[in-house]
Amino acid sequence: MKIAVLPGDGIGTEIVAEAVKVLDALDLKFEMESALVGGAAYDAHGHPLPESTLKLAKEADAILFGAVGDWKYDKLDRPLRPEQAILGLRKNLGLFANFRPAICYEQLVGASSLKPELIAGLDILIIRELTGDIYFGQPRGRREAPDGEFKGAPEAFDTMRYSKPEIERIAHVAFQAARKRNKKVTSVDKANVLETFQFWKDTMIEVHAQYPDVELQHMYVDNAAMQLVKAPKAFDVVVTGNMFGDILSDEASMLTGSIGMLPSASLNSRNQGLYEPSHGSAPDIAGKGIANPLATILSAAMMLRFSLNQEEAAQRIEAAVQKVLAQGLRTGDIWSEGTTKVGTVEMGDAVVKAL
Ligand SMILES: NC(=O)C1=CN([C@@H]2O[C@H](COP(=O)(O)OP(=O)(O)OC[C@H]3O[C@@H](n4cnc5c(N)ncnc54)[C@H](O)[C@@H]3O)[C@@H](O)[C@H]2O)C=CC1
Ligand SMILES: CC(C)CC(=O)C(=O)O
Ligand SMILES: [Mg+2]
Repeated sequence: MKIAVLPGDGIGTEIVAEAVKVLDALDLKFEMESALVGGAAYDAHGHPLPESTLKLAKEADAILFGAVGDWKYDKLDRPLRPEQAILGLRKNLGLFANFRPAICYEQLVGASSLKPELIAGLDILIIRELTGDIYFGQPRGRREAPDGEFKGAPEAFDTMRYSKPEIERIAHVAFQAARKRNKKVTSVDKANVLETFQFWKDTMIEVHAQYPDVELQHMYVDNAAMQLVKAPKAFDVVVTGNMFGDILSDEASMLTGSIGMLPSASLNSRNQGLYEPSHGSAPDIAGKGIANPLATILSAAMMLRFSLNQEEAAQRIEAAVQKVLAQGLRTGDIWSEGTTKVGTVEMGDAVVKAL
């Protein structure tokens, strides 16, 4: 079994080092090979996703990814920007199903900006479609407005689109995931305005006919954003498109205490997966040794479970994370009065010790 390790930029290198340390401590005899990706790859090779990195990712059984991006690359042509590396990996590997579990650990109930009673015991699963929607739709670009009030003025445009098979396959993933949980799927759309999402909703209803044991609820995305902070425990599985899922999962991360706690798994139809924290490269704290590595460490646990058939090892990592939280250790993002503030490396060391 081979793991491609792609740390990327900013805090990516710091948090992936801790996850690798935890994997090494499990002594599972996996082969791990690292490669540059994102801005680091652009600096070294002139491209954010060099052929050699893509080849390694394709050949690996699983990919452990940090994060890409930095403000200094924001003026590059879009195809050369670091973010194209993660988008390119998702598209090239067909990683259409993104699992973002938002679990509020008992020890972190006080770390959230929400009232404890709203989030205590929270366990919801956001399933985000990851290879379609407006993030990939063509055409896109800049041009002179062809019509309307501002005809002739410079304008920019993107294309939101979903094909029926794309919606069907993510719907099956969501209903099947719900069957293993509390049997409720909330499909988040904007069917009241967007044709793409009326089609999404219609297709969800069609696929749902095959899952009569699962409850299907529909919710507009604006309401979903509100309900997530009003009554988050009313959700079980949330399924939505690429852009809405991107936004709602960052929102849901605060229900867990911090975005530094939200892991993710991005799977293709062969169960090959890319595992990364839901956050980005956090340039504002990069290099300071204060980033929370737990989302990445928990992503490594998801990797062991979903792609490497190592359920027991996955559970060992998850139990170790809970243990360090119970010991009162906290990085700055989840710190609260009466707990002990630690840095990135100390947190990783503590998880290794708690395994
Ligand atoms: N999958 C990826 O590689 C992603 C890359 N990005 C890129 O990351 C860069 C920064 O984007 P932002 O919008 O600032 O989002 P971000 O998620 O990197 O950071 C948002 C805020 O959360 C904090 N934060 C994030 N992760 C943390 C952690 N592990 N521990 C403690 N605090 C943490 C940051 O310090 C910052 O204040 C951009 O270039 C963006 O495009 C953003 C999201 C995902
Ligand atoms: C480059 C972005 C689409 C990455 C992101 O925000 C995410 O995956 O959550
Ligand atoms: Mg995001």
